[in-house]
Amino acid sequence: MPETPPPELDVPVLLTDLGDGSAALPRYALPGDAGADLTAAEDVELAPFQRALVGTGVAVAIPEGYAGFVHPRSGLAHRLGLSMVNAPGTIDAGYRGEIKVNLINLDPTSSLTLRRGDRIAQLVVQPVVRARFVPVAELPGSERGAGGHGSTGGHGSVDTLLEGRI
Ligand SMILES: O=c1ccn([C@H]2C[C@H](O)[C@@H](COP(=O)(O)OP(=O)(O)OP(=O)(O)O)O2)c(=O)[nH]1
Ligand SMILES: [Mg+2]
Repeated sequence: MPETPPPELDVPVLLTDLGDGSAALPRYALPGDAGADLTAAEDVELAPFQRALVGTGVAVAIPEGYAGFVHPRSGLAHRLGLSMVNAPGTIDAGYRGEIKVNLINLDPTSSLTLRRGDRIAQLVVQPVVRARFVPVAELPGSERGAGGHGSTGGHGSVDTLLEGRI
């Protein structure tokens, strides 16, 4: 099969934090990665369950028809319990401010320290459609209907756990 090159999109980036040169362009660590890593523009120490809004030193102009989504990094989540309060964070096409990451230390006992320049989150750029929300008297039917919140059943051991409780 002929190889089709993956689609690419130019996204203008302004480095807002030029303090000691540690602000970095968002960077894909490997070919095929969906998320481009964002770095911390400042040192931050987080006690257990503490959160902080951390600058990345970058501002972007995402083209109309796309949006950026800031996701946590799984390695830091696994090793330190680091996550984001509002994962994924939405970066609107019109936003020109610095991308900030609302980090939280979910480890119940250990504090963690992040240094300026550490890769703290990743930015996924995706196409988005802008919906026209059209009021109607009745919605078109579907196989799922109004069923949700476990309506398809089969939660394995959780079902056993819940037996007799509800
Ligand atoms: O993790 C995030 C999430 C958002 N933003 C910036 C970009 C985004 O375009 C703007 C607004 O985000 P959002 O719409 O999620 O927040 P809001 O609480 O609805 O604020 P607003 O009233 O400004 O829309 O804040 C970040 O820098 N980091
Ligand atoms: Mg908003």
